[in-house]
Amino acid sequence: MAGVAHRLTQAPSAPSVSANADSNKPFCFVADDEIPIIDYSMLISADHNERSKAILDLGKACTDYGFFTVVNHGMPESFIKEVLERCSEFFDLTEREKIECEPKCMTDKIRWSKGSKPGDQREFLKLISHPEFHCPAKPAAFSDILQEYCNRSRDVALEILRGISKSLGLEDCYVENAMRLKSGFDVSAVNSYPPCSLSDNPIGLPSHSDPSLLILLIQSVDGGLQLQRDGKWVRANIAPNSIVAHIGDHLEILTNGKYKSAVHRVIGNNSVRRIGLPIAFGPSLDALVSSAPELVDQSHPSTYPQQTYAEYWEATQCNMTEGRAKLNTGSALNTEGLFGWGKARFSTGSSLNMKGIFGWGKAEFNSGSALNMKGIFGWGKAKFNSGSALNMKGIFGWGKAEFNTGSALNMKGIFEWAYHRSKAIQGLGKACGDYGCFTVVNHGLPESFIRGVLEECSGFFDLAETEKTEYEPKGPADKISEILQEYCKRTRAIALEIFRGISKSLGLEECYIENATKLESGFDICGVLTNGKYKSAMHRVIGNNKVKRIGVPIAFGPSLHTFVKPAPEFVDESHPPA
Ligand SMILES: O=C(O)CCC(=O)C(=O)O
Ligand SMILES: [Fe+2]
Repeated sequence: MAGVAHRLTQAPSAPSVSANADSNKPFCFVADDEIPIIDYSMLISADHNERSKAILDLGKACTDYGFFTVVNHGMPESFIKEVLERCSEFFDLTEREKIECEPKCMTDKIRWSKGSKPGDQREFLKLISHPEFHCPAKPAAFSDILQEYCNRSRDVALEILRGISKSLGLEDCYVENAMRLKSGFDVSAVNSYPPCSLSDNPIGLPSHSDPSLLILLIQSVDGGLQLQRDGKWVRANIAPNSIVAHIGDHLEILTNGKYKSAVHRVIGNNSVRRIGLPIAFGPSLDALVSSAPELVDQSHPSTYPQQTYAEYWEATQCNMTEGRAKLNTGSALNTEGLFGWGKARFSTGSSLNMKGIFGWGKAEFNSGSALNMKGIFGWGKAKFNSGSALNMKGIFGWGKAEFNTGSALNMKGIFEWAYHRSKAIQGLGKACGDYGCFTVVNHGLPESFIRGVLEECSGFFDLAETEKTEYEPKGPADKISEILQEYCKRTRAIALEIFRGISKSLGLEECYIENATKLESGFDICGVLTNGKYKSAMHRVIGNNKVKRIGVPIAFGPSLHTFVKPAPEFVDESHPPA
């Protein structure tokens, strides 16, 4: 037994990386990395040395991976197999029988549904399994065995959380007591993935992290589940009779980010139905979740919200709590969706040029020129001097601004508060720090509206030259069409939210940028204001030889009367104002 857990102490070999089916997306690599193994029998061993060793391994798995497999958990293989078979039989019921389990009101504790979001190919049953166990009465043998499994895996989860408490240098029962796990709110999901044609769409469940503290998962066929580590997907190929464990959002909050919530997804398989049975073990609904004071200090301030678990469910509108909102899934709020993989978001390989496009007049762009003010305020044909040497990025080659090269900001996260907001802000800070650009999704502007704006803009260029000259700089602003005005107004609101997020990501007051720059009109604030911490993004546009392309960038700048200088908070001896 000792041998298995011992493997954890050996650094896993460098993952072998291969492009997979969705190699066109960021984080597209799937690594055959080794998943840490925790030997449960050692974790509960009466032998002090064995237990200490297991706790060390557990801490390392949580720090380095956020997930691990659990072996020797005491549940016989035949029992687990039977649980999964009974689960599978539920999906063999007639449609009419299953419809009885469809949620009829907000408070239903049993919810059968089919995935409705893009990429969610599941048919699933969600149950509140603790403090009270809920389950459909059919098929006959289903409820009893599932309850037995929930009880036994709850014992395993509690022991793991005790080990996790110890691994953090806290009392054995720290998590248990702080999160009031006696009345912990557990949600079990019975997921059925149909066989799928991999060439069509291999995603069975898009990437997401789960709420709760800890998730334990068993599955009927190996393969399918992938967990993310260091920007790579790791296939959860696990030995029979082992349980996959991963960290949930609320353990990340409790540990002040020391242990990170695991992002994961499911890839379909093309031969058989796969049953996945994750149980998400959560705090009690009335437990106040915040970072443990023991894990917060000056160099590790907490950036996480403080709220009760019930408030969390309310804020995220995932139901299953008393009388609130709709059940989303016990999971599937795409928080890390902020960072580039996952569904939707990117329009095609377009690129945008903010510096060149603002106005009439001949804006000639010299290579590498910084700000050509004439170009900015005048209209005209922005002549690009040969793709030449704009800046250092040119040296490394331009990354085509297919918007999936950078990262994506999920505005939903920004508009939310608490956990998802703080995650979104962290993501925004990372996007600004690492890329200087990002795409914004879920901004609330309907696609049809944006199309209307672009059509309107496109129509402008079809006007006769004489008509267009009316719009030269002296031209009145009220010539701007209504739809464009509306667009400007609405994107301004989005931009302000983003500035608020950026201020927060820099550890400043939410309204810092807004106040310091009297946000009205102008250009290029971030690069200056943050003293180069966030860099202004160099960009350019490459023509295409088929159709006219309309780009509508809006540059939200400081008031013209503002003196823009690096925020004093970012200036010190080693960072003098640039
Ligand atoms: O079915 C699986 O393997 C995982 C499902 C999952 O991640 C979820 O339901 O949150
Ligand atoms: Fe999940």
